[in-house]
Amino acid sequence: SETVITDVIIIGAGAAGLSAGKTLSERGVVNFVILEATEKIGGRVRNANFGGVKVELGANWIEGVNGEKENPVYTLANEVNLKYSYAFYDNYSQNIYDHTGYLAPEVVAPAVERADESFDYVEALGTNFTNENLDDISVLTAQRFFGRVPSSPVEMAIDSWKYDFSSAEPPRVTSLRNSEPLPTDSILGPDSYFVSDQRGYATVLHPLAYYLRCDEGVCNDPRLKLSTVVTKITYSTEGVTVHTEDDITYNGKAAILTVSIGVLQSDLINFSPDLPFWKLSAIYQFNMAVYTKIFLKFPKRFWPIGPGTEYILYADEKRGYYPFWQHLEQEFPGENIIFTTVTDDESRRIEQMPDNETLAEVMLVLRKMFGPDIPNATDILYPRWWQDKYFRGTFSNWPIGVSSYEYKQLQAPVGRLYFSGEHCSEQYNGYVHGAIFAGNETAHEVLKCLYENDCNTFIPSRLKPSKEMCEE
Ligand SMILES: Cc1cc2nc3c(=O)[nH]c(=O)nc-3n(C[C@H](O)[C@H](O)[C@H](O)COP(=O)(O)OP(=O)(O)OC[C@H]3O[C@@H](n4cnc5c(N)ncnc54)[C@H](O)[C@@H]3O)c2cc1C
Repeated sequence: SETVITDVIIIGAGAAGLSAGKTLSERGVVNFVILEATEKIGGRVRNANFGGVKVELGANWIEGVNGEKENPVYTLANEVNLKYSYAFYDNYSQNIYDHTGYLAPEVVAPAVERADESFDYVEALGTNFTNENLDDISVLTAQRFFGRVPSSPVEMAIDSWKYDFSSAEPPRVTSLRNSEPLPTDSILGPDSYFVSDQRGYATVLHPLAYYLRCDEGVCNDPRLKLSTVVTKITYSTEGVTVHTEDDITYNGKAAILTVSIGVLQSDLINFSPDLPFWKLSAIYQFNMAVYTKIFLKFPKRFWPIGPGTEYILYADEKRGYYPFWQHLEQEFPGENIIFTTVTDDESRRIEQMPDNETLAEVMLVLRKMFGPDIPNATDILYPRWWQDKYFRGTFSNWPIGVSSYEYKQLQAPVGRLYFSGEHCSEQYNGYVHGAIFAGNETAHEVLKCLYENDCNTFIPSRLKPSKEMCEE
């Protein structure tokens, strides 16, 4: 078996790994490799052909725009002239359906009004909890403080639109302190753009990966090793040895591991020595959520079009049953493509079903919404991120119970093995921009360690933070 000697081994060519490589390159470190399990760069930013166009199976929105700090994804998007459109989320109350069909705005108005009050209250309470440094509670607990927990189908649909549609987990699970307000909205900005560029959302990552000399996503730099699966990582304070499925050994002074938290929770990679208990505990406590877009193509359109009609809610007795719908008439006129999004346990259930069974369920829902006479879909496509051993879900969600101290444990290196990826961005976990920020920050830490002898040696003396630590 072959052995390769290098300075830094980056594992994963998603947004975080590519961003880490950029920072190293800018600092003059050129002796590194990027090991990527799949056959292309981009990771969870990936598109596919569907019904005559290309649709995004992973990240789709540039979230957090027009705020006090610029979102790097937005900057990159404009650099490559990415095609995107404003996401008009606020008009949802005009587009709510249930099993009887369309619900007039005046019918849903009381539920919408009450929900808006609740959202404001929950966000204000979250701000208070942070300011007063109170023990974390879930978003659901905050709703109980407000005095009303959504219970009717319409209330539940609005509730899941507000929470599950972005975090992919219900309010019962999600940390109040770390999600209300969400730094992506409060710092980067309240606006979002929906990407429909036919070159793919991943085009934003190309300027990040300039050092790999890519052309339309095909990279010619020998430091990038595609279809290379890391199976074993041996680490110490001296360096890191990485072993791959094709039996090549990479010896580095340091490594940056950017695989998803879902992969870290699985047994895909074997660590030697075993990761310490505090590290495993932090990894196991954080959540990998699942979010599934199901694309459908029809012989003709039967949904309303025009400004403000894009985002549609379906209110079912079962919370989370095909609740979100979005038509793509503006992006792909005349293509008759619509998609529905499910999350969490519904995603896990549907991932295990064959396409035709899912399609049958979806058609029943659509016939309740739009009437029995609509045509059958001619095509269906959805990714199975949770079953994919290189991802094990779609993005991290901050669960109640993980404090800032535990988060530091999640980010902390063990020996010269550094951890990065979207789940390591304390403010922006779960997003493409979070991955970009995290990759950059981790690369800076590695540089400090290798070239300034200033290594982060995180040695927790206990599993619970001390009083001093909390104050700090
Ligand atoms: C369905 C979906 C919708 C999303 N929507 C949005 C959105 O609208 N807006 C937004 O900002 N974000 C969104 N996200 C989140 C965003 O895509 C991610 O946060 C971000 O792309 C993660 O980048 P990363 O580099 O941290 O991880 P990844 O992209 O997962 O990169 C890690 C890489 O490691 C590789 N890998 C795994 N195991 C191994 C191994 N053993 N050996 C070698 N390589 C390995 C993987 O193949 C992968 O390429 C979405 C994600 C999904 C899946």
